[in-house]
Amino acid sequence: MSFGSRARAAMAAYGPACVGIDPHSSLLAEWGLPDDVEGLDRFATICVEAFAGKVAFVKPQSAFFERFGARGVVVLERTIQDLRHTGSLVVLDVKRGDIGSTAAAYADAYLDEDAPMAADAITVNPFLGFGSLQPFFDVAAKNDAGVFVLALTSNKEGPEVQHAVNGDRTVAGDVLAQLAALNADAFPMGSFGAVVGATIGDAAEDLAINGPLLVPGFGAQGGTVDDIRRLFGSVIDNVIPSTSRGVLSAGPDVQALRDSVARVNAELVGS
Ligand SMILES: O=c1ccn([C@@H]2O[C@H](COP(=O)(O)O)[C@@H](O)[C@H]2O)c(=O)[nH]1
Repeated sequence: MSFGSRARAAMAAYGPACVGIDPHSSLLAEWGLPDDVEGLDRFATICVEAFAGKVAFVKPQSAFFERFGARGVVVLERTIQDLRHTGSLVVLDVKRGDIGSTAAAYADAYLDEDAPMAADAITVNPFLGFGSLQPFFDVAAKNDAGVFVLALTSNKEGPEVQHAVNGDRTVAGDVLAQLAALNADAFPMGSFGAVVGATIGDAAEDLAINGPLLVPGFGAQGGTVDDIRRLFGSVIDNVIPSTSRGVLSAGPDVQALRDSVARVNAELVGS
């Protein structure tokens, strides 16, 4: 089944929320864990216990594992494997992008089902040109995986690039239009999504890409349910609000983490 179909089913089963696994050093300290690879390993194990098969999407942030070097990447690989095929879909936040031939290698690393670090979907960066992402779309399509392309990011610096005008569209508008074209005939929705922050103020872009919209910036960065309702209007059914610190600060108790996600989903569905 395509990633778009699996995402739609997971959202119906668990609610739309995505929980990020971001083992910040400050969170390791709050959880009473050392800021080393053993602490990372324990943090990730608790997250798997709390979220696997309980939420629609789990989004490990690769950077927080990479900072511990090869041993951190081993923990990331195991975390992905432990989360896969539990009902929760794994969105690996790695924001990759490169010239086509190298992009193909990244795509094989993260989207080929037989690769050790295969995820259900990854985030990618279109800064080398949307066409350079084609290997990600090809490998994803072959493996029923998904790709989320940065379009309107949640950080305050994003607009200097994303709002720049290129021909008759902004850079972000062009990314969104190209995603809409890729997803044109898909049902119930396509597998190629956009990252659109909950903190962007006004979208002023057509977000109807017939694909999933991954929405970080919700929670710790200040984005609210009201922001999501205002920004996404008629495409709200495709929105996957993503929060990391907003939920993780409830840890390390497994039930408290689950209760925290349940509150997020209840708030979102109530909207
Ligand atoms: O535009 C973007 C794209 C990705 N992110 C990532 O999401 C989480 C946000 O964590 P919070 O603790 O909920 O703030 C983090 O991994 C970012 O790298 C984003 O924030 N904005």
